[in-house]
Amino acid sequence: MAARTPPSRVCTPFSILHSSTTTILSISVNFTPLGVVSSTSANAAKHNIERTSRNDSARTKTGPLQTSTTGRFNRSSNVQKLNLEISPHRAVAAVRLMRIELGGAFADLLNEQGKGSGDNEMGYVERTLGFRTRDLDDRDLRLVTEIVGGTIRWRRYLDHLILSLCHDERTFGRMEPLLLQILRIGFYEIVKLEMPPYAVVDENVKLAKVALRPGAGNMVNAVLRKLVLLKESDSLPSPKVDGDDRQQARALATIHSHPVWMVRRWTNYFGLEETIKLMTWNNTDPCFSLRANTSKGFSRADLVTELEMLKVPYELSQHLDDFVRLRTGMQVVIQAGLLKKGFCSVQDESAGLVVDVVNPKPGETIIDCCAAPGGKTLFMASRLNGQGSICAIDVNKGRLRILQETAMLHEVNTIITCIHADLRAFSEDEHMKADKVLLDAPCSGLGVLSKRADLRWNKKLEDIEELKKLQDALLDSASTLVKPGGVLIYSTCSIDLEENEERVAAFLLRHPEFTVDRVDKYVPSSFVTIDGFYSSNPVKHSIDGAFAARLLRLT
Ligand SMILES: C[S@@+](CC[C@H](N)C(=O)[O-])C[C@H]1O[C@@H](n2cnc3c(N)ncnc32)[C@H](O)[C@@H]1O
Repeated sequence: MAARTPPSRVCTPFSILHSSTTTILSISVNFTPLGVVSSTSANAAKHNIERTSRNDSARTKTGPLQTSTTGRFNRSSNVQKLNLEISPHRAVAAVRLMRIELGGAFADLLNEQGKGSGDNEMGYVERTLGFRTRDLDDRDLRLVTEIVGGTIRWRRYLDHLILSLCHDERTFGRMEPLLLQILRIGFYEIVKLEMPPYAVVDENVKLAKVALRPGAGNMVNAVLRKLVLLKESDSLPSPKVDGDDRQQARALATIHSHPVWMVRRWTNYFGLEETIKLMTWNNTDPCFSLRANTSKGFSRADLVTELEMLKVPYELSQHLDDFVRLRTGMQVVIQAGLLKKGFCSVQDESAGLVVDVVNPKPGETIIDCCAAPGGKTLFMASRLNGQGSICAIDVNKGRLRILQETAMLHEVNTIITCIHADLRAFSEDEHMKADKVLLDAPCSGLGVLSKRADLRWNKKLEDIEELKKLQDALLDSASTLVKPGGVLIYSTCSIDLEENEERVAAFLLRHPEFTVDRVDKYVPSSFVTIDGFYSSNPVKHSIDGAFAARLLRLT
């Protein structure tokens, strides 16, 4: 590759270690005693705050916690007490749910920061609720992760139940944000976790009384007790799936807790049965896969030895030599420091298979057009075995810094050059040509909803139209960087035909100099579509959904 001076090379160190394409980014929200300021997911936060604020203005403002019309919560005094009666995981979960819904923080299902994050979480509780509880132990941390993930996933269904048990819609609509979160936690614990119901009632009543006021505790008590009676008599309210398509979709969306537009889109594409299976997958606890970092001399056999020492159950990946799959025990792996030491990365097999589609070979030049935070870049680099080069481009400087830090940790930094740029401008200015160009495009993420608990609520149908335009523009730009005889690989972590097959078809119409190179040689046949593309599907393969096409440049 003949490179000119790139727009901006990232070299500042970054403090957070990240090592995965499937990582759910850690929460990075700044809390001050005066409220919540999100530094992530600005649009989602704006959307959530605006939506919430319409209800907030009418909500009661008593007790230690107050919510302003902007959706921020303010402390009226600076009391800092230790309360040993409140269960720590519930207080932390309630505050984290508020931060996710009102502040636009991400749901971190991995809790990659491990043990140390408990102190931060308690700090948030103290600043938000005005008291601390006892410190979180490992079990509490696991419960927080489980309750937060589950409560977010099941939000639509839980709200349906809560609404059914409230006096009327106004009571529900006017509920304070913290009270609503406490109820959702209690409902989730009783209905989905099947925890001992009366203990759940007592604990959540205590939390509501201390964090809000006695009346809030009474309300939680009344509603949760009604729920327990309905559950015990097997008569939880459930919407009927009947009427026209739209009414059926609404009922299914409530029962399986997804947005209505997703249910309608999927039933059109995949049929009813597949859609229900897909929603069921999205609502189950995610499996995580680990990739042994061979570039650091750490093999899968070494990883297996470590897992056995840690007593973490695993399965060897059937598709990828360096991967193992974990159903449980991810927190143990994180706390043992295997990720921080760079021995392995969290990477879903669906993403690993995209790298198989690229098929990087030592000596090749590769441009990774949308590279950050670098899951695929690092795996490709390990395949190059120290020979060849990867130019990693991304428009997001923070994520690119994570890539650069992790590349150093994984000892593949010598063959990776990070370039901070918008691909569209970069391809106009640069005359670089590579053997292989990977465009892992920004997409809806509809294939990874089991791992991204909050994503389903943050995406709108209109987003897909915008994404399609961006994907087309990025494909056009990426295509200019491919040598004649070279390959352009287009990939997404979406299962949406319009983001996948349709984008490729539209590209080929605009670019007759490219043709489809079938992926049969690179991935097992069960992943190859009739058109010769790679497609993983959660229902069929029990891994995340992803897509990739190889496009050969003829001239
Ligand atoms: C799906 S993520 C890439 C994940 C990455 N390939 C990995 O495996 O870790 C898409 C990336 O595209 C980047 N992106 C979005 N628009 C871009 C643009 N116009 N130019 C360059 N990068 C862009 C985003 O910042 C984001 O990091």
